[in-house]
Amino acid sequence: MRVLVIGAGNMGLTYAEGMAESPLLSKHNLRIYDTDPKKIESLSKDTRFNVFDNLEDCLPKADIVFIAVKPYHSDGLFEEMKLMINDSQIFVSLMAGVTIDTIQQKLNAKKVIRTMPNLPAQVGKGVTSYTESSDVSKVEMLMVRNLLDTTGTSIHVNTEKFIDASTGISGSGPAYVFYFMQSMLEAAQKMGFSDYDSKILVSSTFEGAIELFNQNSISPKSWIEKVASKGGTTQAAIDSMDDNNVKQLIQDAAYAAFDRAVELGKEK
Ligand SMILES: NC(=O)C1=CN([C@@H]2O[C@H](COP(=O)(O)OP(=O)(O)OC[C@H]3O[C@@H](n4cnc5c(N)ncnc54)[C@H](OP(=O)(O)O)[C@@H]3O)[C@@H](O)[C@H]2O)C=CC1
Ligand SMILES: O=C(O)[C@@H]1CCC=N1
Repeated sequence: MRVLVIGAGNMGLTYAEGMAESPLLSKHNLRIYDTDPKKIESLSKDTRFNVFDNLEDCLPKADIVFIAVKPYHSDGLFEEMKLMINDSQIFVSLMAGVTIDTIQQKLNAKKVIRTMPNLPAQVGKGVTSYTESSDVSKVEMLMVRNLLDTTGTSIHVNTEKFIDASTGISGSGPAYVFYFMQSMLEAAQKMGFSDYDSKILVSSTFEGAIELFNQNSISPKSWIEKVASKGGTTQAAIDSMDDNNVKQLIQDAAYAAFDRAVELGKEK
């Protein structure tokens, strides 16, 4: 099984690294291609994969091709790829919004798997949702799932609506968490803590809360009740958030990302 990753950026490189560390592929069978000469130069020193700056040398013989360029680069890329591909190749898109139908038409490809990964894949804690075109067999799905799982965990969804929806929850989601973290860091700094202490206070709080959540089957709502004493400090904070409609605003933000994913698909 020969795998090619197109686009050595945040997601493409992360996936290449995840696959390189798994026993599924040898260096010989893992290729990465990018158009940025600086990336090519720095990656060439990496012993984990074969690096290419030319599609002709790596695309025709690949069995599975991960596409990890920005959605607005996909048209140009598909145009270039079109003449070098064949019907047995499987194309795994990591791109937000770009639909299976668009990929099949513009690339003239049959077997397409559309995914939505997320950035914690960089530390083996990613979650990737995926769905496929009817031409992809069960065995092929399993093969690709094993590759996706080298970066964390994956969930299969039956329709592309859920790929767009997971873009709003898990794909963009790490940024919402970082937004919350940044807000708390700034509050700690305003209160007079040093940058170092602010970071420890905030990161330990996030890590501890996630650990509690993961180790127990209690909802976040119930955990809030365990932290908040009647008439106490936490209740003052939660009341302030409720008064400002923060829960609704977060849900609106997730829907904005979901809607934007759908919109990106229509722009193609
Ligand atoms: N970042 C994230 O958290 C997530 C991203 N995604 C999706 O992953 C995809 C990639 O995003 P991300 O990794 O952040 O983007 P990056 O810009 O970090 O990486 C894309 C890479 O592809 C290169 N590139 C551009 N055009 C071509 C081409 N024609 N052939 C080969 N390489 C090319 C870019 O070079 P150059 O810099 O010179 O343009 C860049 O190195 C996007 O479609 C995004 O929707 C999905 C989920 C999460
Ligand atoms: O912001 C984006 O469009 C991509 C998709 C999900 C995360 N990053």
